[in-house]
Amino acid sequence: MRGAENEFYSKPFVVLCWLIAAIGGLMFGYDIGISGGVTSMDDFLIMFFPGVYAKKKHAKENNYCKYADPYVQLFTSSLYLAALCASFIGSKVCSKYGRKMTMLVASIFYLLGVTLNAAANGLVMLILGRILLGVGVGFGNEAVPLFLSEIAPIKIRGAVNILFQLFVTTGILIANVINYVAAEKHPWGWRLALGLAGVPAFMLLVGSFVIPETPTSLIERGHEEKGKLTLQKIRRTKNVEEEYQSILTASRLSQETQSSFSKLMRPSSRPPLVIGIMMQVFQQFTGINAIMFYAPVLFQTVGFGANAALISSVIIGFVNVFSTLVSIKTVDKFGRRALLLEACCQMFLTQVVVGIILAVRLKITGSLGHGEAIGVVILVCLYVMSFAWSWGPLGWLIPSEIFPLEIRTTGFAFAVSANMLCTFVIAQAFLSMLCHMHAFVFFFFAAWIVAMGLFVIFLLPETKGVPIEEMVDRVWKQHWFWKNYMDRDVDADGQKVKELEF
Ligand SMILES: OC[C@H]1O[C@](O)(CO)[C@@H](O)[C@@H]1O
Repeated sequence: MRGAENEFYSKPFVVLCWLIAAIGGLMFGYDIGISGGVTSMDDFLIMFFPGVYAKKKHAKENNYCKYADPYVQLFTSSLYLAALCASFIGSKVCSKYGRKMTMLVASIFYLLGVTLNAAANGLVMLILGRILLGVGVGFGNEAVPLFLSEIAPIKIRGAVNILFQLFVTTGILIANVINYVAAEKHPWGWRLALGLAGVPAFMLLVGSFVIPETPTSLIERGHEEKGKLTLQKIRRTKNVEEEYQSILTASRLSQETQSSFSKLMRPSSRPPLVIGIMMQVFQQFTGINAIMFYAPVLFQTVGFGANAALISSVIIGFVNVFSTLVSIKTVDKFGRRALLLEACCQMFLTQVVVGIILAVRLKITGSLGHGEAIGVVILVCLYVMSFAWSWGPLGWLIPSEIFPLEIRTTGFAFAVSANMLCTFVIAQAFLSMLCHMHAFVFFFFAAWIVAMGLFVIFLLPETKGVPIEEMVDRVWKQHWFWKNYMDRDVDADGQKVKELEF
């Protein structure tokens, strides 16, 4: 139940607010999961991509190139391009009007996009719908992870933030199941699959009226009293002075006249900026979306029947959701680095073995035997499992907790857009890569995994349990490499910038 002005929120209401915000993740995940299944439905291909349909009918089962069509790829990837641009506008809305308002705007774009998609009668309408959905993703993915990290109690900040990725994976799974059912409904199954995204979009719309604004955003925008009151309500205690003061200090720093972009370009902003961007670039170059977008297509390509391919991607979807739960349980206990490094080992091994099996077997016999096919699905599950408890959620968590308030929304927009850009590149390129590199595409991603392991070992500090407002002193200034950037800020006259004291 919601409390009156000076009462605390009930525990279930606080948790409900986390869940409502995380619906933004569900929308994102649904959009990710739906495109692969829809593009393997014949009715959909006949209507929008007749050329691809003809190629598919005449191609051999293991032809790596049968889906490599730029327009099919554009259907999947246009969403990410739109999201890439929208996240910067989203960051402005987020700092000027708050996280809650940004989520509301996201839900409106989502609803518009879903309507166009489900009603599409031509390629233009279809792509336009995907672009509107992309704008929703840009706004939603900017606001939701920040909302969750700011509203969460420090001790469980990691776990609360990971609700976003948990809902992303749930959205992907629901989309896979719906694709499986909708594929049987001729000729309108694809409309059902695309249109059902309206359900979470509507829930987010209603929910964004229910949740409170984060105390940080309220204080940052000058509503200090209201911010303190909200902090007391969500922490369910009057005793919030310490946290309130640290947000207030951070907010006063952010009131300096320099634009947040100039502040982001200062040397002292470099550590979070580089890490925020690289976490997202690496998350995508694990190759996860090669699996997520194209699992049914990929499995058909290596010789699974259409049904077996869809079922395998549903199995992968379950593994993805349940392994994300592992991360919720462990991230605030074992820390971020341990999860990331373990996953690098597991992902590297599974990618290499899948690559070897496909390279050897498809060359010799042209398709996989029954046992080998099951083996490949198991290996892909092991790969997805480790991604899901590491780079998946931490790609969002770490960027949302490392930026000081004064550059938080702008810095986070760079991280979101890096994710969108790389997702776009992989969505656009993967089928062509598969067509040209064949099974070697798995070795390409394995090489990236080595690079990201080294990055974690040398450049990624542990942020578990550190209050967001204390990252500078407790993390960056203590790190062997990043500390070199912390004392080098100069103002326009070349004078060293002094830290403000309160
Ligand atoms: O669970 C996998 C999904 O998670 C993401 O990396 C987002 O965090 C998506 O790009 C991917 O499809």
